[in-house]
Amino acid sequence: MGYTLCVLGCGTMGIAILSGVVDSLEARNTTIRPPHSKWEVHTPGTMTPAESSEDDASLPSRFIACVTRTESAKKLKNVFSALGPIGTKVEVVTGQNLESVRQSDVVILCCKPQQAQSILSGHEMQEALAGKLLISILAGVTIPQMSAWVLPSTTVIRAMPNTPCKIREGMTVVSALPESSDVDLQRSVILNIFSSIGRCRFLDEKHFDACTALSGSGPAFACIFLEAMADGGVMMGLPRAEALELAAQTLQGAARMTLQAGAHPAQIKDTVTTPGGCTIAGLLALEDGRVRSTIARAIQIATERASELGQPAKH
Ligand SMILES: NC(=O)C1=CN([C@@H]2O[C@H](COP(=O)(O)OP(=O)(O)OC[C@H]3O[C@@H](n4cnc5c(N)ncnc54)[C@H](OP(=O)(O)O)[C@@H]3O)[C@@H](O)[C@H]2O)C=CC1
Ligand SMILES: O=C(O)[C@@H]1CCC=N1
Repeated sequence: MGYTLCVLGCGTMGIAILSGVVDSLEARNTTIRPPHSKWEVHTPGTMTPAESSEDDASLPSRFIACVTRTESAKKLKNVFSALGPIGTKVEVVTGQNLESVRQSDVVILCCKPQQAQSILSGHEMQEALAGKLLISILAGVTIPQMSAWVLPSTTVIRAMPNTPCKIREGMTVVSALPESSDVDLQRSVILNIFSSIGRCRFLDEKHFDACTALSGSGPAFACIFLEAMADGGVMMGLPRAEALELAAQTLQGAARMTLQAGAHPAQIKDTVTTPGGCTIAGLLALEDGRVRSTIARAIQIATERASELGQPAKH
């Protein structure tokens, strides 16, 4: 029998994660996957999925999404219902955090960083979370902070996913699991959630601010580049839709050459760059604009900002 998964604060990221998980379970129920399917290749060395979501204790079989506003709840019901039969069963609730956590085995905390303490630290909520797995995706809020707000029997870990989880192309970094008798099941639960919606890897919590900037914020940075490439095409007369398609597929192709074929970015660049040709002309224009240091500094500054989120304001 599967477990009950609660998304506490189901906004942009809660929807992305839950949509991806529900979508993967819908696909699992309707597809007989061949050996070495895309799903397994996608997350090398992580796990082998079980055959049925109903009889695997590491797979969710009931879903609760918590929000505060009725407009949000209405929107969520439409979003999840559109995913199929499993999506229609997602229970969307407003103002029922405590009851929802009581009924759940695993809780993914997806509220704003500054809301975490008030949501977690009430006495009844502490009791409701006792003995459960709490996965926080909050930027900047540390495990020691959250551990102080819950009882010692609650296992607190951090995950840093990104919005492409919604289409199961996410990148999620998960902090190390503390040793316990439940560690194997907890590891399976975590991998089942996050490797079903993209890539997933474990990294020490000390790297989380950098991961927040690089892969958490990364889709926004990548889309600036994507939009700018398309704009260049439009400037040179391409229709907008085709310019965007060319730019997006080109970025995806280059990224997949690195992820799937193991090509180094410099090698890909050199292969494209015909001596005396147009690519080197464009590359020099980029270098004149200090594009590399600008992008790298954006990650540095976003990392520094991530470290401030969820922390008491400095005066
Ligand atoms: N956006 C991103 O790309 C990423 C965000 N993150 C992290 O994810 C977290 C959420 O970000 P994001 O999804 O963008 O934020 P959103 O504002 O979209 O979502 C926050 C959600 O929390 C709900 N909420 C607010 N107060 C409560 C409460 N007291 N009890 C229960 N639910 C509540 C809101 O409900 P309602 O709509 O009803 O107000 C809303 O659904 C942040 O901590 C962020 O650092 C991490 C990785 C990527
Ligand atoms: O901008 C933010 O603070 C969040 C964290 C990573 C992506 N969005």
